[in-house]
Amino acid sequence: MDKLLIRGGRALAGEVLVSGAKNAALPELCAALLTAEPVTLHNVPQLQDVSTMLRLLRNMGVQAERSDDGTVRIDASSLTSPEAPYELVKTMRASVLALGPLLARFGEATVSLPGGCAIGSRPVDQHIKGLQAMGAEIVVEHGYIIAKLPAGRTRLKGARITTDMVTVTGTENLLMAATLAEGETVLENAAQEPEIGDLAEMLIAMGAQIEGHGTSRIRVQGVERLHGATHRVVADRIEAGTFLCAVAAAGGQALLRHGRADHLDAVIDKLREAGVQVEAVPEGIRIQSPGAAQLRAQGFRTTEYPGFPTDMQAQFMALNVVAQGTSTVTETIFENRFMHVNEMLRLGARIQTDGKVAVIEGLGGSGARLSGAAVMATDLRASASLVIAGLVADGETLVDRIYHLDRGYDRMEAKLRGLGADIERIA
Ligand SMILES: CC(=O)N[C@H]1[C@@H](OP(=O)(O)OP(=O)(O)OC[C@H]2O[C@@H](n3ccc(=O)[nH]c3=O)[C@H](O)[C@@H]2O)O[C@H](CO)[C@@H](O)[C@@H]1O
Ligand SMILES: C=C(OP(=O)(O)O)C(=O)O
Repeated sequence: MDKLLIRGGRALAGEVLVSGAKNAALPELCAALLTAEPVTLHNVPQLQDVSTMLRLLRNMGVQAERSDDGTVRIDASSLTSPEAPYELVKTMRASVLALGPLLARFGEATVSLPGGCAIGSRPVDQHIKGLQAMGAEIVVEHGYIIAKLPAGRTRLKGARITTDMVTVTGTENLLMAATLAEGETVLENAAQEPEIGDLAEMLIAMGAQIEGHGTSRIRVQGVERLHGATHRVVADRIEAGTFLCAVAAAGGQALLRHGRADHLDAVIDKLREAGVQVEAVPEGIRIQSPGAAQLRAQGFRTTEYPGFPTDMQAQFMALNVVAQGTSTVTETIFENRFMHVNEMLRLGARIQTDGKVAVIEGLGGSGARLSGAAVMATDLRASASLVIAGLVADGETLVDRIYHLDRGYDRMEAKLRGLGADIERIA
């Protein structure tokens, strides 16, 4: 069942439950490696990436149980091998998040290099550089990062680390490693994404001493050991943002229950400028839209948080394609994140790209419409953008290779059907 069939043209209405964040759950599952005591995570989303991460942990000898209500219990009291093999890492780059915790608690780790992926080359040199500054001896051989503590040392040592660029998983790996290091670690140029704040809160609940998370300087006083804890994964701002763009484009109104508007300022500002009503309410986020043809397309540049997220670029572009006016979208984080463009062209979009810049001539008000066609998903957010385009296209759109979508969206088609979309999963 790896295709989605969408019959476009319906407005959306109703409620959606926003799931826990993929990009918080993945590092938090790895954080459970930092303690010998059991860790319980609630609100873990049902995603392929979460299944892969659980396989990775079990492969190391960790006990991990998942129940249908989104609870995961992890017991990493003993480990058979501190290793993340290529077979698992190649399907999910976030496996590299095992590196810092394994090294910090067990003094050794062998983690496959993630390699490039569809959206860009995505090296992990900053993770390695930071761990080396904390005293780790690291070689890269046969496609593996092989890290260990020098002879005679049992802990990493605190260090002041300034990464060359802002890196999300790099900050997370170094933050987790620093919690068990000897002395103080200062992470300069740290990423400020809400998922880092959520991870830091979980680590603090485990006994870590961390200050400054949510800013670009994080200070960690290392402790000898961490204990078990229970933590609830923060709501997925990218899933919420995707549904905001879907409702904005298709028209209608919805409540995104548990959605965190305060984590989506840059996206919500653009939606409001486009002419969509978006409101933070105690239950989540409310949206009302007259439909894309009545909206004004908005230009943006992707940047680190709190700027416009690269993980929302494709979905907002789908909206710009059907809104009124010409917009310019600049992707500054990943060098190859416009793969949805060629597929959108197959649906009748008017887009020109030049390097990291895309210029979109919106169809709104021109009398032209997207027309449904078979398209191919190429990566996670590209897939979501094609689903949004399909919701507003005339006729049937068939989105193939939706295993990309399943990596990071918790039952997306069921949630869209709950809003009245005509969408089904077919073989
Ligand atoms: C699991 C997870 O949380 N994934 C998110 C994380 O990915 P990820 O953590 O992989 O992305 P980074 O923040 O590390 O990447 C930012 C930029 O830095 C570069 N870089 C990064 C590390 C490094 O050692 N060397 C280097 O050159 C990358 O190639 C990229 O150009 O943040 C991205 C940027 O918000 C999001 O798109 C991903 O959804
Ligand atoms: C790029 C993404 O994820 P990952 O880092 O897991 O590839 C994403 O969530 O859009």
